[in-house]
Amino acid sequence: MIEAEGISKTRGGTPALDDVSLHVPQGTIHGLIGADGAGKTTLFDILVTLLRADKGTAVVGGYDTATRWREVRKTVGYMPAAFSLYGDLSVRENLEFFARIYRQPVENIVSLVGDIWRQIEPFADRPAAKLSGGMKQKLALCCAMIHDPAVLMLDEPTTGVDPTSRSEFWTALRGLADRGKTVLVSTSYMDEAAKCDCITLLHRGTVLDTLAPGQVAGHYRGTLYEIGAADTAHNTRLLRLLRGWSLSGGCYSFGDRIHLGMPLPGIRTETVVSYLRGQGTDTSLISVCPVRPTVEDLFIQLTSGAETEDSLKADNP
Ligand SMILES: Nc1ncnc2c1ncn2[C@@H]1O[C@H](COP(=O)(O)OP(=O)(O)OP(=O)(O)O)[C@@H](O)[C@H]1O
Repeated sequence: MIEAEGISKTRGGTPALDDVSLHVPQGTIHGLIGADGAGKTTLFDILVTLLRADKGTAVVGGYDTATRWREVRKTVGYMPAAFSLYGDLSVRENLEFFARIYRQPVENIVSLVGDIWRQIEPFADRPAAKLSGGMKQKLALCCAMIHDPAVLMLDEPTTGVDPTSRSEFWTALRGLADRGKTVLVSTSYMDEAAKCDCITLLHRGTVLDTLAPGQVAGHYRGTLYEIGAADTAHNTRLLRLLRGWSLSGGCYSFGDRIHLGMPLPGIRTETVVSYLRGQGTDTSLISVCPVRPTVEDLFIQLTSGAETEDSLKADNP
């Protein structure tokens, strides 16, 4: 349903996208995962025909974005990252406005996204600007769906939205995909990556990896260890010691724990414990165990280091 092949785009003199390819089958949710500036918005803008790629081709809903942009625009519902509704119009007036633009009956919304609409209906007469963040995004989703598009593109739709509303929003997306809609959604929340059928990890305009969330462990190089200290005040010292270890493939805070990547094969828990003991750590006060890597761990490994960890909005345990 979405086929992008070798897309490159330079913006402001720097490559915003470099040879990006993407294949999203109908009825699936595909996540674009990346920190700020990764190129997510640029890719959306190309796929919805707001921007032209310098190189590469993109076909959305069977239409080439370069030559069949009118058809692409009818096929796609786009929810941009910036709030795109009219703040001084009420919820109902916003919906009526978008329905008129697309020459659709506003009642469409009940059959298309009835679950979401029922959540915002009690606020139908409230100006959109006075809605909570979550409600604004639900209204934006309704407006993007009013013309019953086959493809839905959502640029960071849940940024700044509370966890309950985020979860409701994702339930609605899954419902749409189950009814055959194709969803491309960007997020920098690592926990949301797990809700996608497939994810593309994007970093500084290049694709690091494309995989199903269940394949993360298989794509992770080596073993990931989680280290917990009885007193988390020791974490800073542990991080310093582990960062200075030549065998370490990178370590970083993960909630109140430390994650340590060991890319070499054959490293055992005892090797890590012995190293820390040799550095003067009372190892009876810490726990070390291998754990399953998350999308965030894979992302950090692929970008090799801690440079991205601050900018990713992880929902750490
Ligand atoms: N209008 C523009 N003019 C010049 N450079 C731009 C413009 N828009 C984006 N860029 C640059 O293109 C690169 C990709 O930006 P883009 O907005 O696509 O990333 P993003 O992943 O969506 O990040 P964010 O969530 O911060 O918008 C960045 O280096 C950004 O500075």
